[in-house]
Amino acid sequence: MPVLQEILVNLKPQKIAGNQQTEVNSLAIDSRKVAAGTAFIAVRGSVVDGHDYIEKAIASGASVIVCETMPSSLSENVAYIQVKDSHAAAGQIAAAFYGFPSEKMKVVGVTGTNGKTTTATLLFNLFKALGYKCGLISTVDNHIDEIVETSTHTTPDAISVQALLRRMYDANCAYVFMEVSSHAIHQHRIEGIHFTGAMFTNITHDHLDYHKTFDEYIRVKKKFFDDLPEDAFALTNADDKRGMVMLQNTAAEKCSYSLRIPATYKGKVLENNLTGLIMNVDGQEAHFRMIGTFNAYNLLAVYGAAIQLGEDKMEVLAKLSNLHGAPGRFETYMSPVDKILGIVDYAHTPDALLNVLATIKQLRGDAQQVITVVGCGGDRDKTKRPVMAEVACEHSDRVILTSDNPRSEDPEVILNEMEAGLNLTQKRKVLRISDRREAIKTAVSLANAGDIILLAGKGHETYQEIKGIKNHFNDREEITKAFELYNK
Ligand SMILES: CC(=O)N[C@H]1[C@@H](OP(=O)(O)OP(=O)(O)OC[C@H]2O[C@@H](n3ccc(=O)[nH]c3=O)[C@H](O)[C@@H]2O)O[C@H](CO)[C@@H](O)[C@@H]1O[C@H](C)C(=O)N[C@@H](C)C(=O)N[C@H](CCC(=O)O)C(=O)O
Ligand SMILES: Nc1ncnc2c1ncn2[C@@H]1O[C@H](COP(=O)(O)OP(=O)(O)OP(=O)(O)O)[C@@H](O)[C@H]1O
Repeated sequence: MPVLQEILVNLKPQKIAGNQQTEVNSLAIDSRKVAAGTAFIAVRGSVVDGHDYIEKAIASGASVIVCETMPSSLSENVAYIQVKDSHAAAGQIAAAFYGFPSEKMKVVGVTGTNGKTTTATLLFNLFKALGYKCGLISTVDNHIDEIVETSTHTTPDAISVQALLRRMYDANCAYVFMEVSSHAIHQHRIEGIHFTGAMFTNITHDHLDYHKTFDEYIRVKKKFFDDLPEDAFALTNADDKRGMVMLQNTAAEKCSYSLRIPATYKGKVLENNLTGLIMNVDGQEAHFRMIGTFNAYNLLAVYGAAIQLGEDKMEVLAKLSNLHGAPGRFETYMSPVDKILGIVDYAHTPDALLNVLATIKQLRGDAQQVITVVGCGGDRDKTKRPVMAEVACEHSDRVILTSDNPRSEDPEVILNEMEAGLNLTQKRKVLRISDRREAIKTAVSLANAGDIILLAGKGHETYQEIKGIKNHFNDREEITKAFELYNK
């Protein structure tokens, strides 16, 4: 176990009190996770102030306290480190405690409002297909080579992320692909990570509940690029209005991708339909299984990053052509007999639902009707309920309103609130079936050959939470079973 002095190497503390040779057994930013020999880092949060839990941490055995304000009385046998910003200190201390794992692998971070999970997952699957051991840190799950663990955050806190990186290094991973959320940049969760590459997908109005203004949201995203080292690459989407802004102050190698204007990595969509994409990538025609213009961007971003990382162009395109996106993101299932296309997508906000339905609209034939099965989560933002129903009705031929995760709420009350957003014409398109399994079966029974069924909201999830109880449920399994049941 390291001693305190060793984990302070990259830190400039304002004050140190106590023995710097104190052994540190573990790190915690949560007093409830403190055990004997833990260094407790007190951070000021959005709800409470970690400084108020210093005494509790000491009572649980903390031997080191890292804080922004020294307590008025200091305990014997405890070392105190005063820092300017304990969020940032957490990253630096954790990096040192875990032996600077990011410096021993190539870590690529992906930020942007949309496409982070898809891009990071595609990179992970591509590099695995190219023969490397890899790690993935994403909203859906974290992969430590072959070990898969469910995620709690898009980007975990500074201590958890360094612990994960260390496990990836111990598992001999050469590459780590990770999502970098704006919350993580703002809260310094990525402090202490040495990035080999940073990617920007796009930015639209989102997360303003947290960042307050769009300008602040942009500023936070840009900080990720501003802080990159010279030996990294910064790859941006040149077609996004803010794409080039991200590169303005970076010391890293600047590169870009575009489907429209000159860029380091240039793509052109030649064909885009419900069976896949054909693109010209850097002068080479390539076929992909993934669907939709947004995936053309994701594929091009991944291609660019792979070339920056020194991979061979033809090999990258060959491997990419066979890959699917991230679990539950525009996942397609074709019925064997009637060729009904089932699409499972995680879209659980009005914006995301609109995105998916707009893509379907762009790619569908005139004769194909679109049936959307959608619900809204309980115990969460109620204002989106009527809007989700309205978006579904405006862009589908039939809509089945059903349950998502009602959690502690009455499913019928949620459906009432969704339906309240609809006018009479829209209501004529709608069926209400709160049992999601029945709703999916009904959608399949109503579909004619060649139609499209969108199952929105749950994506990769494998459970449904009703009245506080989580039962196994998976849209992907349900659509497949329903196709079989009706022999479609
Ligand atoms: C709004 C937000 O981001 N909150 C994050 C923040 O919590 P917080 O500031 O509210 O913490 P707090 O409850 O005030 O507590 C302050 C400190 O006191 C400590 N404490 C608290 C109680 C106690 O008894 N003892 C104790 O030591 C806490 O551990 C914490 O260190 O710091 C926590 C520790 O890192 C995070 O777990 C927590 O994420 C919450 C759960 C969350 O839901 N975050 C979401 C919004 C988020 O981060 N999302 C992004 C993705 C966004 C997207 O793209 O969709 C993500 O990266 O996951
Ligand atoms: N490059 C893109 N541009 C715009 N929309 C996209 C892009 N990639 C994916 N999408 C849409 O956004 C949805 C979410 O994609 P993805 O999960 O990859 O994004 P994300 O940034 O990780 O978001 P989240 O953290 O909410 O999962 C997809 O199902 C798709 O509808």
